[in-house]
Amino acid sequence: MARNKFDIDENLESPFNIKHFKRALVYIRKQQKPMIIAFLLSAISAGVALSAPLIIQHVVDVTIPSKDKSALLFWSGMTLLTIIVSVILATIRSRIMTRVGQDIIFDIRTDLFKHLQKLPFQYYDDRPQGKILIRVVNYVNSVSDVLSNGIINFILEILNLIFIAIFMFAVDVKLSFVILGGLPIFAGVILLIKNKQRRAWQAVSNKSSNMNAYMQESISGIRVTQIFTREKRNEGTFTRLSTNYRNVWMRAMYFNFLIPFSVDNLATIVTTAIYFVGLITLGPEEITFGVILAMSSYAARFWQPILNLSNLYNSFINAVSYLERIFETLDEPVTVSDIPNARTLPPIQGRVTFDNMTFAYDPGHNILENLSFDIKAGESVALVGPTGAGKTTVVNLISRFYNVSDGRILIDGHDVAEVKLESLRSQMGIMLQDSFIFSGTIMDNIRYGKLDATEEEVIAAAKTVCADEFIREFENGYMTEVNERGSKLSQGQRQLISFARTLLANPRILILDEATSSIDARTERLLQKGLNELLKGRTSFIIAHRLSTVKNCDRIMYVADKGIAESGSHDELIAMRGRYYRLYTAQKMEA
Ligand SMILES: Nc1ncnc2c1ncn2[C@@H]1O[C@H](COP(=O)(O)OP(=O)(O)OP(=O)(O)O)[C@@H](O)[C@H]1O
Repeated sequence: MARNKFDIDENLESPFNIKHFKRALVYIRKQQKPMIIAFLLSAISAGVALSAPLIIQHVVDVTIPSKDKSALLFWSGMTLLTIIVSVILATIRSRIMTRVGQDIIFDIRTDLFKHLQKLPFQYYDDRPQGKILIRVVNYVNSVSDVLSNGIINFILEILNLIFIAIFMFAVDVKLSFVILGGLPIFAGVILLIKNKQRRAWQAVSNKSSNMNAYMQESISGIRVTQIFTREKRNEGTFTRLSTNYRNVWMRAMYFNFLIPFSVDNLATIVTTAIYFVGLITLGPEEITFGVILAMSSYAARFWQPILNLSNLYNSFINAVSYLERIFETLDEPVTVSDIPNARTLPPIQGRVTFDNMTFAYDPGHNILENLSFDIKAGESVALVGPTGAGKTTVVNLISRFYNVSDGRILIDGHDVAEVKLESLRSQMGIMLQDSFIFSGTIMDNIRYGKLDATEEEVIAAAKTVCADEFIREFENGYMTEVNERGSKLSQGQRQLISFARTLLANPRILILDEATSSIDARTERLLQKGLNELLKGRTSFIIAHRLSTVKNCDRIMYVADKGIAESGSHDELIAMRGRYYRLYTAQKMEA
């Protein structure tokens, strides 16, 4: 699929519309109280600050001509007081808003994380991890300021504008219209660049996402890179992605600069126009020098909020391109979820039935077709066959990691599509090919699926899979810290730890996908003994390429040609002299 690549831009599946912003309001609404307080503080602070030009006008026109020193001192003190009050209020407001901003992104990030936890395997199959990560981390951070301070500032600036307009019209109507004259030109500039600017910011989010995806992929694959000495070539790829990002960023910033640049110039033109109009009409009755001074101060003050609004507009356009991605992720359908009124799967015996089941990862390309088999509770089944035949797919479907395209999969007669996922998966012990190790202690890792397991239970599980011995050899034994992916451990050690983790849950159905492929022959033999004991009474599906490890299974199914090509016990399949026989004898000769 196209998006499953670092250098392919993600198309937006749902283009931005105002509904997205309304959804953002859901998060903002939760912060209503502190936001209203912050808003009131700002309004008072702005109102106080606005009285300064009036004081100036009074001082120039009345106090200075009357040479009243004590009045002059009083008004100077008042001006200082307005500054102090504004600063105090602004400081309290900024503290409140920092908190609000963080609370908003906390909520969005939590929702994203919760949703990502529920998204099915298919979602992760289809896109690079870097593109997912950047949404949760960078994009969410980028929208925090707009959704908190941005909203308040927007309202405040509008109010500020109204206040200034009222003050300004109270002082002089004619000059006020001169100040307002620049507005239509400004609106024209915005209209002209609006769409281009939005597209430019979408390109920025795309290119940063691509760069992030490649960075993530490169870090994960660093060992292979160094083995194949691909460093130079990878640098080239990264430089290309980084250059693309820089270029689109420059273009987006060009539009961003354009707006404040227009505002700045318009403000200068308007101020000059005030002097010009004032000069023509200046007269003792018409306009006093104090009025001109106050009006030019208002002109600067009037255009300042417009400049601020234009900066807010820039941030808004920028944030919209991130919000689109965030909500797109939140809207990603959880295609594998409980159906309405799903039943809880009762404690199972372990019978597994595939009833004419067909499955495709991508519609139209069936991996398995009309598959039917019935496994009795307690039976051990081996799935063998060529690479890519569909063995892992079969076991992934039992736990409903994907939805079947047609037919049914039943456990003890219950359709897996109709029972609660948690009740289904919690009764399975699944060990995937990727023995993922989480950061934490070995004890934490074994206990991962059963948090209430006692230390004794953890140790017993480790003993069963012959992991106890090597774990105790570490200085801190079970409390040894391992890092993410378990890079301090050997591949075989990782497998044994994840094996113990699977067993700890004491599942009725056990699925082992290449569980012992990296374990040495001696440990495997020991493990096999423990395992045979453990498998008794449980249904188990074991995928293995080394046939010697599965020949004792009750049933061996040879997966090929979109189905089960051969099925029977080892002896039966050998007697058939078919594909299993050929594979087995070939492996025996190699050994
Ligand atoms: N997430 C996926 N999206 C699309 N196709 C997939 C996906 N996973 C597997 N396939 C395809 O489905 C087929 C069966 O894959 P599967 O992993 O089940 O094979 P397997 O028999 O377990 O192989 P192996 O022995 O190599 O583990 C393969 O052709 C593979 O390319």
